[in-house]
Amino acid sequence: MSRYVGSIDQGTTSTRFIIFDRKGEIISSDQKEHEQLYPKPGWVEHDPAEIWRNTEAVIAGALQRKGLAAGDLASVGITNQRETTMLWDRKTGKPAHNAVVWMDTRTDQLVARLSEDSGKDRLRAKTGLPLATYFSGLKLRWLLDHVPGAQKAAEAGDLLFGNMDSWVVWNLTGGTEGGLHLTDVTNASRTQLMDLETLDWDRDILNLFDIPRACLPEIRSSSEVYGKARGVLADVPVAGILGDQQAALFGQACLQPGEAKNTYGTGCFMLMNTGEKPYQSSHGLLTTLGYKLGKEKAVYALEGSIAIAGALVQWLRDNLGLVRTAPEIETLAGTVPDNGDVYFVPAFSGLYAPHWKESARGVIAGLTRFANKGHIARAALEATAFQTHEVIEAMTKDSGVEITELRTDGGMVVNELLMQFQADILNVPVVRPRVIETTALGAAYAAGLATGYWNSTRDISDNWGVDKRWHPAMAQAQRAKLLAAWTKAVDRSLDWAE
Ligand SMILES: Nc1ncnc2c1ncn2[C@@H]1O[C@H](COP(=O)(O)OP(=O)(O)O)[C@@H](O)[C@H]1O
Ligand SMILES: O=P(O)(O)OC[C@H](O)CO
Repeated sequence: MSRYVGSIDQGTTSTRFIIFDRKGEIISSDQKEHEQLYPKPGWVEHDPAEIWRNTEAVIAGALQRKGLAAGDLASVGITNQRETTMLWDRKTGKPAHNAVVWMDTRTDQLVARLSEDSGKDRLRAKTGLPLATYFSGLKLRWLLDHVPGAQKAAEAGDLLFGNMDSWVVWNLTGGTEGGLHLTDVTNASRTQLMDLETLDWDRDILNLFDIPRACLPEIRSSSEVYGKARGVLADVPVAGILGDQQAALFGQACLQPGEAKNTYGTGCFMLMNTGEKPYQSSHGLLTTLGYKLGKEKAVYALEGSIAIAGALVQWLRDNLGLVRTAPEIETLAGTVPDNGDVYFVPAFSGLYAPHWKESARGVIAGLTRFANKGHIARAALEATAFQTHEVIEAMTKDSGVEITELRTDGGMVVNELLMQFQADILNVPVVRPRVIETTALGAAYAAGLATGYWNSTRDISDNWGVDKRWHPAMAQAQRAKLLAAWTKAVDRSLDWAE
């Protein structure tokens, strides 16, 4: 029997391949960053060909590192940055355009037009999502409008639409030579084209957006054998697909209603398992698919999405040169004892949950001659914690569940200063699990459950363990003062763009 399970984690910043054992421990991994392209203010693109090259390279790299071969893997799972949208040519395998990344705001006029008569929530009941630049349906509309001949080719099924999961699976299973064109329910739920209850593309919304069904992938469960890989993973069953935030929910063993996790990556995403019924938010959260294991009933989640978290650290590094590496932000922030009354609202793509304001833009508020780069670094880290506080407040109002401890993961959770501040501002303990690559682990679990490598979700709960816990240590008056100032800063960011 094969000894391990592999997981492809195609994130916003980088692509990883991670190999896990039965205990959920990492045996080997490899990672490659890809280029972020900013053609215009508000636009963010990725080169899909580069992403597929990186995917192949990291698979080979992780196998080589431990002298492993495809035959050592029982199955492979895929997890991905969600909503990032692409179209490619079925016959040549060439992308018709760069991928339009989830945080891109180019569809803001489409959003405004569609919201004009019936408001932003007109599709909420069916899709769980407000009209926003975030989701892939309107990004696909934009591509069909702007790539010459795309609408006709999509109608003929010659151009294929996909989020990154579909692109990776299609290439992994043979590409132009019989590659599978499919997606899973979690990714499909982020297109704003799928009905949350029927788990099928919705005819009325396809008509409203004028999207041809012929270009859409088949929607499958998150855990089943879809087919076999070719190339470097030849013959390994491809058996799990989950959007990255849902994969983290699964990998963090949030398997019971009321259990939640918060993932701190490029953006920051809190998801709470709400069980087998979609639960509509009235406080600015999203209703989304959590996971669906084979023929079992779908499990739903409430989500608070924050567009800019680690991306702000990247921005300070790449656009301002304030630090040379992301971890240096902690050292710089540690040169000052507090934020010096500086607040940084990173509304680079507008504000997502719970505000959903396309027209917000980034502001640094509270500057005086006293402020230095340490304060800016600190304000940048604190921004993620303040935004998480807003999301948790909304989550509690919606679900009635008081979070008593926050499970965290993602690239930023190595940052101790952030984790302590997060515990302080939430006034609940913050927990980091032993394996922080829970996104990749979640997709590995989905793939391993489908092929009998793991027996049941009990194995997931048994494997979960704590690495570190941060306890709140801030006085209530101080917390209240900081939160009030943050709210004022958020107000300053609103309605900036026309
Ligand atoms: N020590 C650190 N402190 C703060 N942010 C960090 C640190 N290390 C990495 N990051 C941020 O974490 C993000 C990468 O996290 P990751 O989970 O790999 O992201 P993704 O899945 O979105 O590609 C980057 O935006 C980076 O700026
Ligand atoms: O790549 P991440 O971890 O920032 O996740 C991106 C999200 O899936 C966007 O919805």
